[in-house]
Amino acid sequence: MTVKDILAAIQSPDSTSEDFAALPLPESYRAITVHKDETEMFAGLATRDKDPRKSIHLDDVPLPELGPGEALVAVMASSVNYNSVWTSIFEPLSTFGFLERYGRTSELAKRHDLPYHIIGSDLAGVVLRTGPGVNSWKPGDEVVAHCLSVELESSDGHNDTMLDPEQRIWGFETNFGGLAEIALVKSNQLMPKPDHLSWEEAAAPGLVNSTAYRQLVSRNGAGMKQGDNVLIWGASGGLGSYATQFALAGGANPICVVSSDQKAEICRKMGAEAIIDRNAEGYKFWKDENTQDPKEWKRFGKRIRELTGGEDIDIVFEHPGRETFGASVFVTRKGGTITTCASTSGYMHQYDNRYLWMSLKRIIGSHFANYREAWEANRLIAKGKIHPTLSKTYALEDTGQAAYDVHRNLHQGKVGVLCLAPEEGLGVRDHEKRAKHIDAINRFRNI
Ligand SMILES: C/C=C/C(=O)SCCNC(=O)CCNC(=O)[C@H](O)C(C)(C)COP(=O)(O)OP(=O)(O)OC[C@H]1O[C@@H](n2cnc3c(N)ncnc32)[C@H](O)[C@@H]1OP(=O)(O)O
Ligand SMILES: NC(=O)C1=CN([C@@H]2O[C@H](COP(=O)(O)OP(=O)(O)OC[C@H]3O[C@@H](n4cnc5c(N)ncnc54)[C@H](OP(=O)(O)O)[C@@H]3O)[C@@H](O)[C@H]2O)C=CC1
Repeated sequence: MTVKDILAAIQSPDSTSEDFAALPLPESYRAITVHKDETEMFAGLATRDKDPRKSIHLDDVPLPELGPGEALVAVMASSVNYNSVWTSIFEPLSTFGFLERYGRTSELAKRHDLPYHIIGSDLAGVVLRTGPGVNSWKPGDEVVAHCLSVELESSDGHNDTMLDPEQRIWGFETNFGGLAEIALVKSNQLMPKPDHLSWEEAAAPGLVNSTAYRQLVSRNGAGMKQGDNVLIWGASGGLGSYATQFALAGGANPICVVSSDQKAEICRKMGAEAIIDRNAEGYKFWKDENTQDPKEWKRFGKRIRELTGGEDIDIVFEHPGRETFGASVFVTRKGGTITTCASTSGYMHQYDNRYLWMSLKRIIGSHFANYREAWEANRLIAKGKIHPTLSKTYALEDTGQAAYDVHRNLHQGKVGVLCLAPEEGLGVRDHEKRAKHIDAINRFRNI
């Protein structure tokens, strides 16, 4: 039995759940990995010069044992997230430390502590097997998976599963991720695949869409409301392309920051009107490595006021981190919110705290999303209210190049990866719904 037989079953319109359940599973499958014995390969290099194409491998790996509450999924397509860039450059830490720590927690978790790490935190595919205790999903179900892995043995996570002490990001802090032909997930990561999308379109939003939903819309994040001025950094990037859509769909007013004409045009096509090209306008928030320039914060704020008719920002959607955080805190209105989920340009932030406390602003830390938030974000995709922002798709063996593009900010929106899917465009079930949204679905394609 090989993965080819699995693909044939997925492509056959006559396959039943029983057929999938009866399919023998292969002993091994192809997966994108990083190797434990290479974690020092970039020592001494600047972050920018660490090249994912050198550390990312395509290996044959053995199929992991299936445990209680888990599912094995045939992955048709996945996507590249920035967390896979971090894994591949071993920053800020090697992810093998996470796998070792997880492996120490239980006999079953030991499976994850291997000399290779199968990465990837998105997938669209078909359930092959479910473990004991799984009743909501069955072989043959077409699914996407969100990337929150929790144990929920402690009381801490029972109001909000992101607060579970054993909360991990699948394919980053756990093994057996989505950039592979088969993935191992907990069954409470599974959600229905939006039926009007192809496999690669369905795999694209997952991680970033859920994160943007919690960070911007959810009461656990900024709780955006109609009319809010929302400053969105990287508005045509992974997170930003969903934050911009949420702002527009929710009646808010996105102020989109991008770094080129091309990206500004994408934001206009999404429906945004207030756009700042940070490159063309040449903001330099730092005079040197240690000193910020408040005059530049002010120039940036003035530009925002020009675009909003004199208003300041209610919510900043932050993720660049060190480079922008001082400016983000400054331009937020009295009582406004800076919500942050990342620090791409550096995690030791510096800002003038007087502007925070004197103007009663709040900084909210946000990380991925709980199952309910991920479900709600996926539901909006399924209803055609929010659309995938897939720009380009790579073959599984070219994942290194795909990660390189994201690391070097050469991409737009999301970059997809075909795993078992032999070509793009497969897996669409509701053609009528798709036809209604086709322009929006293709908005980021081939730019
Ligand atoms: C969905 C996609 C998401 C993304 O893309 S996010 C971007 C990618 N992710 C990242 O860049 C994050 C990577 N992760 C990290 O950098 C690290 O993962 C953290 C900084 C988040 C945590 O670091 P750690 O070393 O794992 O922290 P500790 O083990 O919790 O703490 C170290 C020691 O400090 C002790 N400690 C913790 N809190 C306290 C306290 N409040 N008072 C006293 N001690 C404390 C602990 O117990 C432990 O101690 P002991 O070393 O002895 O085990
Ligand atoms: N905690 C969480 O749950 C999550 C965290 N993340 C993290 O968020 C970050 C962004 O992820 P994602 O959106 O997918 O990545 P992308 O690279 O797809 O998009 C980020 C965009 O941010 C802009 N940007 C990058 N650097 C800077 C800078 N120095 N100053 C201003 N703008 C900048 C760029 O847009 P432009 O050049 O057009 O301005 C870029 O396209 C990553 O660090 C990632 O690890 C992501 C998802 C979930």
